[in-house]
Amino acid sequence: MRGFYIGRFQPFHNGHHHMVEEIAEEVDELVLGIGSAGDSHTMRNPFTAGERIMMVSKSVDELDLRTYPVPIEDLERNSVWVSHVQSMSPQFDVAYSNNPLVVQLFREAGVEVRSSPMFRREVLEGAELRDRMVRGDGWETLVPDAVTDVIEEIDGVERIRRVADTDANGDDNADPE
Ligand SMILES: Nc1ncnc2c1ncn2[C@@H]1O[C@H](COP(=O)(O)OP(=O)(O)OP(=O)(O)O)[C@@H](O)[C@H]1O
Ligand SMILES: NC(=O)c1ccc[n+]([C@@H]2O[C@H](COP(=O)(O)O)[C@@H](O)[C@H]2O)c1
Repeated sequence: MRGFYIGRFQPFHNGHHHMVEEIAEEVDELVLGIGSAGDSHTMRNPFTAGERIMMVSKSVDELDLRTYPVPIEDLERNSVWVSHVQSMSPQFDVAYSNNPLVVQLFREAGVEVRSSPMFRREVLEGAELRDRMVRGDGWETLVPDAVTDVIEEIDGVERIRRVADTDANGDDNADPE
């Protein structure tokens, strides 16, 4: 059986990793949708699709699970989003998501969806991690080691601080949360 799990993964954190570990107990293969793939260099979406593919691929490498990362760009129209996803992805039998809109769109399209309880959500949330990076508060223990390595390689903390400044100055390119 093949599953599908999409997120923006800005960055990929231990909550996402925990969810992939749980999914791995139910499927043989997993498509990892890299959502909002066209977005980068904003406070909400600092990392490119390619950088997020590195984070995800290196993090799940240790698991006994074949994975396929697939970038998925956003569309103006929610009503055709599931078809768009299916057009970009290997075929899958079940979608995994805790995002209410994603769950609704898949169910309306007749795709089986499974959700799971949030794991340590008080700290394992992308927005919280990005804020910690800007403030210089400890974030490294909240992501897989592979993600720390990728963020260091791409100088990701400096990137987030710069785009946080841009957002704060009301620049046109800003994408406020
Ligand atoms: N701590 C967590 N435990 C379980 N599932 C999670 C957790 N955090 C996110 N998810 C789920 O993973 C998927 C992808 O989430 P997403 O990439 O938006 O992360 P996020 O932490 O919610 O980020 P952001 O704060 O940037 O929106 C969604 O279905 C989301 O509900
Ligand atoms: N109309 C659309 O393009 C559409 C609809 C639903 C979800 N999505 C995307 O799917 C991803 C869902 O991931 P999150 O659960 O991380 O929000 C996001 O990248 C979101 O933008 C896009």
